[in-house]
Amino acid sequence: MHLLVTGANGQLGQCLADQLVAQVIPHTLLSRQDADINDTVVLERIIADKAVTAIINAAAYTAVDKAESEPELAQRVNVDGPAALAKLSARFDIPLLHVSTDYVFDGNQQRPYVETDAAVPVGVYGQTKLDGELAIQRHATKYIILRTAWVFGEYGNNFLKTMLRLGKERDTLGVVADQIGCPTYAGDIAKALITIARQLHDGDGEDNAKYGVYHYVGDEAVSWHGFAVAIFAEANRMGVLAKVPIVNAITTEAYPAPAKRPGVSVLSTAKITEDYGLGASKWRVALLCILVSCL
Ligand SMILES: NC(=O)C1=CN([C@@H]2O[C@H](COP(=O)(O)OP(=O)(O)OC[C@H]3O[C@@H](n4cnc5c(N)ncnc54)[C@H](OP(=O)(O)O)[C@@H]3O)[C@@H](O)[C@H]2O)C=CC1
Ligand SMILES: Cc1cn([C@H]2C[C@H](O)[C@@H](COP(=O)(O)OP(=O)(O)O[C@H]3O[C@@H](C)C(=O)[C@@H](O)[C@H]3O)O2)c(=O)[nH]c1=O
Repeated sequence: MHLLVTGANGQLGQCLADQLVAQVIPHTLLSRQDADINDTVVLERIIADKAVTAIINAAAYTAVDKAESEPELAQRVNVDGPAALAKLSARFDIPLLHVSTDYVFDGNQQRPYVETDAAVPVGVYGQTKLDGELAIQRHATKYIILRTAWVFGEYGNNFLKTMLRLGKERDTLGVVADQIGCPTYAGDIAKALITIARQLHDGDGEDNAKYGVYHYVGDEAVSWHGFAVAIFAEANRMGVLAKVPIVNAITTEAYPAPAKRPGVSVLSTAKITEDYGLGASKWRVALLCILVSCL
């Protein structure tokens, strides 16, 4: 087995790197500086030279608000790039494991979304991620599209780090309480992707029933306000923050932003548990571990 990871310098990419080293799995890490995911010629050479057995694509355009004013760039990274990787997956007959988002849904459903529910994005980022999924489905057969949500961890930019920064700067914060989702630890996503890659490899990748779209998120739904309250409570308990700010629950209208976001984007993880034996990310446990050891 030899795994090729794109987006290696991102929040998830760095967790993948840690896990691949910890599990002693042969791999090649590619940051954007090493190779753009649209650069088929370079990628083709690497796949052949290293005898790559699966690609994990952690590269993406993830600036949700900025995407509204940069749709072409978001399209290039989130649609054209995955399409190029899917063609390489087909040419070399190796699986492509790709990461997508809860933002492909409109968030108007009152029960957890399953993989077959209609995806109707409400913003440019979500639309490009959905178009990326469709491009992969068009060009590859051996693909895993792992939809996750509200990713946080020790690396990169995320809501946890934003809250800790704002908590130091301000006495009072307003955080939206009418958007509900499932926080997911980036390290757990990395482990899930590697578990899937291993199982596909050990099964020679011929078990077609195991390819397709999967949801993988945290085990408890909360609002962004609820997530912020949990972050500050734990940070204070762990001594990371000497004082906690007052966190007011506000509506989406009271926090104007360029991009519209889904209301309730809770995803069901039943399918990934059934097919791959993976339990949902225990986000409160992960939050505690990160605060204790990593920040
Ligand atoms: N963050 C979140 O809350 C969520 C993320 N996801 C999905 O998870 C995946 C990983 O996200 P996350 O790690 O948070 O994202 P990051 O933004 O932290 O990382 C993305 C990485 O992709 C790289 N990249 C951008 N464009 C290109 C390109 N053209 N070629 C090669 N590399 C490129 C970036 O490089 P550079 O560092 O140079 O900019 C960056 O290192 C994405 O598919 C995202 O859509 C899904 C749900 C929630
Ligand atoms: C900083 C801040 C944000 N908010 C709101 C804005 C927004 O509705 C919500 C989350 O803010 P963020 O901009 O950090 O999160 P956002 O970039 O929307 O997060 C999304 O990223 C992409 C990549 C995904 O795929 C999604 O799953 C999701 O994680 O919290 C407040 O209400 N108060 C605040 O002080």
